Amino acid sequence: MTSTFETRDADANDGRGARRPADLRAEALMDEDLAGIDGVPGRLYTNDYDGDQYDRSDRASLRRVSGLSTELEDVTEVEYRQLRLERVVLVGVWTDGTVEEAENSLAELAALAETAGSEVLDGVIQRRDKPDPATYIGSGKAAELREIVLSTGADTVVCDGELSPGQLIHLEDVVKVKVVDRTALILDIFAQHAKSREGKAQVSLAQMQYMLPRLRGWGQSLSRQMGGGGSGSSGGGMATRGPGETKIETDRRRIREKMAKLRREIADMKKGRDTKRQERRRNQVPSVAIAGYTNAGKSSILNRLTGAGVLVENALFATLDPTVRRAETPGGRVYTLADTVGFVRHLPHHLVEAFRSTMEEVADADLILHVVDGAHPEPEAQLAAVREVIVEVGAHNVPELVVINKADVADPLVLARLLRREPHAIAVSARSGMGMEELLKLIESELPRPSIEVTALVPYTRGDLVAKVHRDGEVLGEEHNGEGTVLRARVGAELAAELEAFVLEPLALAAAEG
Ligand SMILES: Nc1nc2c(ncn2[C@@H]2O[C@H](COP(=O)(O)OP(=O)(O)OP(=O)(O)O)[C@@H](O)[C@H]2O)c(=O)[nH]1
Ligand SMILES: [Mg+2]
Repeated sequence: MTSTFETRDADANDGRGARRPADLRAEALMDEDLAGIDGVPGRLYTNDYDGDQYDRSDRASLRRVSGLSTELEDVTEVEYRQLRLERVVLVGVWTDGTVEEAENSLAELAALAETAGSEVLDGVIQRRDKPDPATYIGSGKAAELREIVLSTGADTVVCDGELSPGQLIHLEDVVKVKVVDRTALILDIFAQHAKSREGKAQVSLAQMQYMLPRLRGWGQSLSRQMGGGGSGSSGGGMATRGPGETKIETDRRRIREKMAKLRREIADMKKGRDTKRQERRRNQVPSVAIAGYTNAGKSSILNRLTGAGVLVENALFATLDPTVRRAETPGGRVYTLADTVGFVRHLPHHLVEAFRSTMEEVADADLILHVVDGAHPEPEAQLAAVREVIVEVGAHNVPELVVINKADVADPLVLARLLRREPHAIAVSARSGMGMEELLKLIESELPRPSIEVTALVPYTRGDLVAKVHRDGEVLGEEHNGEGTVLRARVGAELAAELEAFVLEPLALAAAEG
């Protein structure tokens, strides 16, 4: 019946055709080979692989085991562990913008579904002014969707948006397989990938928040097919009374309790991280945060710059936990480099909330490296989507350096266009190493300079202090005389205090230099 769907534009009953996006498999996201990185001189690190391979296979082999989590053990009705996305059909409502934009959005949904471990069988979009309040797509289209589900043998329909609980139920009633939305899909991926205690807690909290109003819906709609119907007057009238009621109330209460507990735990973990960050601040170590759309190559760039074994995967949201690494400028200044969660359009609001703490690394940074995939069909849209989140987490005052990645495979015309539009940008390739040295230099020039300029004669017995000035400050001049090392440097307040005893007065300075 799929063919009916493809050729329906002209005779569609409501005059709005549905189209099948050309490339659902998001080929651009699919190239499997990991980088064979060329040698790059200087302070760049050159490993043969650009991520933690063991970690990667480990994770891949674990991801399909569901239903074993102890996180949610008292809310067994909860859908997340049953969200077995296997063979899916995608459906999107195209309300504004060009057809290419609508198709890209569905291609991204396909990439998300595949990242979650599903096989994408088919995908359709419908042109509408706005989603149907009852069934998301129009009811006629929903019936056609049922045909596609039957002919492809799909077991799940994924909608490209966030649906109301009522829409999910009504659409399920028509297509007779499980219906999930983009938000649930992203939450599912986050749940599969979160690794640290904090990351897991944040994802659980976001899932519960999403689930709470939908408890009644999903759990029941598939099993109530014979009984249902009668009470569903319209517009969210899901008054299914009966023996289930108490169970749902109990579940709701348990979920609320669990959420309160998670919030407390997250707050505690955040305290620990805040302390660490304050320590770095106190030591005046400048911080750089890498932000950007998911799959842009943030972790690859972090690995290039620091040699850190951070998971790089050709999947969306490979990185969920903040990773902070130590890095060094060509001139020897030390700074921290933080990897962050990838952004995506329509990032579920619960998740922005949940990952606010990760984003604090961004808001607190001295510099944001905003990585964008130069080979993506819509890099400008990605830049805009990420900037929206940057503003939302209060990081709009942090200087931003746009790093256009994947220059090895990007269209040179697109690169030129981006470089023209973004005055503060550089094109690089984490894979080939191209532009990396220039990037290091740019980072160095962007780092805040320590504020106090001192000249000190440090005795040879205090080599540790000289090393510290090299590491944490900015050395402007260095000479050795009979008594020790004469250092001219810019340093932070703390280091200035340590150097106090050795600071040369102007007169002594003239003598030492003369
Ligand atoms: N051709 C090419 N591929 C790259 C380059 N940089 C990264 N990639 C690939 O792009 C994919 C994503 O890279 P990651 O570094 O995991 O991207 P990320 O931004 O950290 O992604 P998330 O953590 O999932 O948000 C991987 O398959 C990389 O091998 C590059 O410069 N050129
Ligand atoms: Mg990453």
